[in-house]
Amino acid sequence: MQHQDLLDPDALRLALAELPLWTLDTERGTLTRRLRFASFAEAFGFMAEIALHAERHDHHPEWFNVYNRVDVAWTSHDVQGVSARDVVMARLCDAAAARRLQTPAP
Ligand SMILES: C[C@H](O)[C@H](O)[C@H]1CNC2=NC(N)=NC(=O)C2=N1
Repeated sequence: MQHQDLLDPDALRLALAELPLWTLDTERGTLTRRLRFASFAEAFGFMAEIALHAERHDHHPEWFNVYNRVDVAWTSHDVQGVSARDVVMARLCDAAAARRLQTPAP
């Protein structure tokens, strides 16, 4: 299986089990997570860090930010769904978020 291929149902199940803070949006074909940070500065710092990862991996987030909240969605446009690349990026998000001050998820 190529890195950019659509994950098959079993691979997707395994990936989701390993990413408990992420949900599969079947309509959008995305892995999504809602984050809430301690401040706008923390949220924007997270986004800046992920932006650099996105450039390095040539894989970019769909996201929405208001103040301390960041909704992140990962999808692979060429296969119109979730690939291993999205799982890699979700893991990087988890690591970056874990290093930053957060408030409990809404
Ligand atoms: C041409 C370029 O490689 C593509 O447009 C890349 C860029 N960033 C991307 N980001 C995401 N999330 N999915 C993609 O399929 C994608 N494709």
